[in-house]
Amino acid sequence: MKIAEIFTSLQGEGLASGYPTIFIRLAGCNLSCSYCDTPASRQGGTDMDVSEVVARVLLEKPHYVCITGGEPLLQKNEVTVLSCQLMNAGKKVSIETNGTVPFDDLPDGVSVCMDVKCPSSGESSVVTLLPNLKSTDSVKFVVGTDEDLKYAEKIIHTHPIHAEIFISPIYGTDYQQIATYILEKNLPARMQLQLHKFIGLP
Ligand SMILES: C[S@@+](CC[C@H](N)C(=O)[O-])C[C@H]1O[C@@H](n2cnc3c(N)ncnc32)[C@H](O)[C@@H]1O
Ligand SMILES: Nc1nc2[nH]cc(C(=O)O)c2c(=O)[nH]1
Ligand code: SF4
Ligand SMILES: [Mg+2]
Repeated sequence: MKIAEIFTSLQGEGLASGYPTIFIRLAGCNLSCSYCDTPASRQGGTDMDVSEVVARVLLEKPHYVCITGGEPLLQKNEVTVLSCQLMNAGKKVSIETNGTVPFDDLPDGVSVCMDVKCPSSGESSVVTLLPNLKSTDSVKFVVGTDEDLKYAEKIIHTHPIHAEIFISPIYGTDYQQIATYILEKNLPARMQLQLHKFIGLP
């Protein structure tokens, strides 16, 4: 596996936000989002066997593990084996993915958080993957402009989504304006902020 970093922090996003979590950040990405806060992980990385990653993770205490990147599903075969071994060891595994790689063949116990890339990212996700999300999964719209909000609203209202919906401001954008939009439109979505960035955690 190409690994960018393995670290422990509080989960800053999504369904397990606030919980101590072990992060496995895989290296390599197929997109180049305008706002990406981890551009260094889009290439390079250190070669590690799955068994080495498991051994490293099991040195840490948290129950939650978040496999992220870069785009982790570019290494889907290894991620599948890794997830199974971590779940067998009693860990709760989630995956952050950019919505360009099918995830319906991942092990059942894994909680998928699928990004839907909005216009200001300069990228796009495969929105036809949305119906494959389960109730234990989540979808995240990272927004920074009115166009992004309008896009998120359109996708939410035109695609069957069985998962929790998060609207996440690009860090440093106008949180009040985004909150006002969600309220005015009464979107069936939870606004989140990247908790770790406000605390100063990785
Ligand atoms: C770094 S990405 C890695 C996983 C996957 N490549 C993806 O984009 O979903 C993890 C999450 O951070 C979000 N993110 C990246 N840069 C951000 C920023 N500047 N502000 C808010 N969220 C950001 C992404 O949209 C994604 O939800
Ligand atoms: N604390 C913390 N929580 C996170 N949740 C998702 C992250 C990511 O980069 O995928 C992330 C991250 O980078 N740090
Ligand atoms: S898909 Fe994720 S890792 Fe890749 S550029 Fe976009 S935010 Fe960054
Ligand atoms: Mg991050």
